[in-house]
Amino acid sequence: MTDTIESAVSRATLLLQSSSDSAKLDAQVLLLDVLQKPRSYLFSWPEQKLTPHQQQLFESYCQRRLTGEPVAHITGTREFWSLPLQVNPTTLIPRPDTETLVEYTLSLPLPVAAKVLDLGTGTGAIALALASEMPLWQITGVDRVADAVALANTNKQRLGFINVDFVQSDWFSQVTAQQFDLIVSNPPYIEYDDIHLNQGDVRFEPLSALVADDDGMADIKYIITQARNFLTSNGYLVIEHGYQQSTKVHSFFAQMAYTNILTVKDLANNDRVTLAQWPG
Ligand SMILES: C[S@@+](CC[C@H](N)C(=O)[O-])C[C@H]1O[C@@H](n2cnc3c(N)ncnc32)[C@H](O)[C@@H]1O
Repeated sequence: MTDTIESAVSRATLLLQSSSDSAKLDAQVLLLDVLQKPRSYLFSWPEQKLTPHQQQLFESYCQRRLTGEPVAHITGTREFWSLPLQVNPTTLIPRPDTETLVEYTLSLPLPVAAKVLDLGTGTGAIALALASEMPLWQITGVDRVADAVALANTNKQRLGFINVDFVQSDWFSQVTAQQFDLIVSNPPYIEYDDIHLNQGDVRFEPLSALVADDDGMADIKYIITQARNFLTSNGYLVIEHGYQQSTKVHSFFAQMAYTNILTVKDLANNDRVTLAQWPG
């Protein structure tokens, strides 16, 4: 006997409640991945029976979720800026918070054919979101992790964007162009001893994507310092950071002689992104 769609979701929700605070949503997303159907299918066909194969696959997905494995790692996908991105354990699962950076960046007065650099591109989330909105921008995304660069390239190819390139690079080390109108980054910014590293999805993400020395500020400071050599006159540097880091990021931008420094809040009203212009 196999479950119906409705009973499968109900049973899995009960099972996952002990390990997830989004048990019902997790169950629905996992089942949709098994069924390979859009979300509306769950509500249109609640009485449809799972095949034995679907039942077995769904149960194995739920067991993995019970151990805390992120839903995005189980399904291998996560939506960002309405783009379906492939994800894997080599880099960060794109977060909704990062859409704040994308949204604000798109409101900046930049050239029609702006040259753009995304530092620490991971899945390519930011670079690909910008590419989807600005087909004339020339975007380069870099990451130190070769597997992340391969993943970003896979996402680029699946989405069919031609105005983005991905390069393996330790921050600026392999960046050949000198002049960017815009540099964006969501770098690692968590402190090594942050208790949140032992909770939720981050337990399954690589430390190389998450943590930085100097109370989480080391990479941010390096990028702010070096970006001065790569920005056009009045070019923008836009950085995502922790909600308690805006004062430190703001004062480091000022120390490095940037102008028009501004912090932007995310949807939860937390300081999330700070940007500034390099006067050149
Ligand atoms: C917080 S994740 C952000 C990923 C993606 N941009 C996003 O917003 O979802 C940080 C990324 O920076 C990369 N990274 C860490 N150190 C780096 C370095 N020295 N040079 C280049 N990339 C680096 C990590 O591999 C990781 O993919």
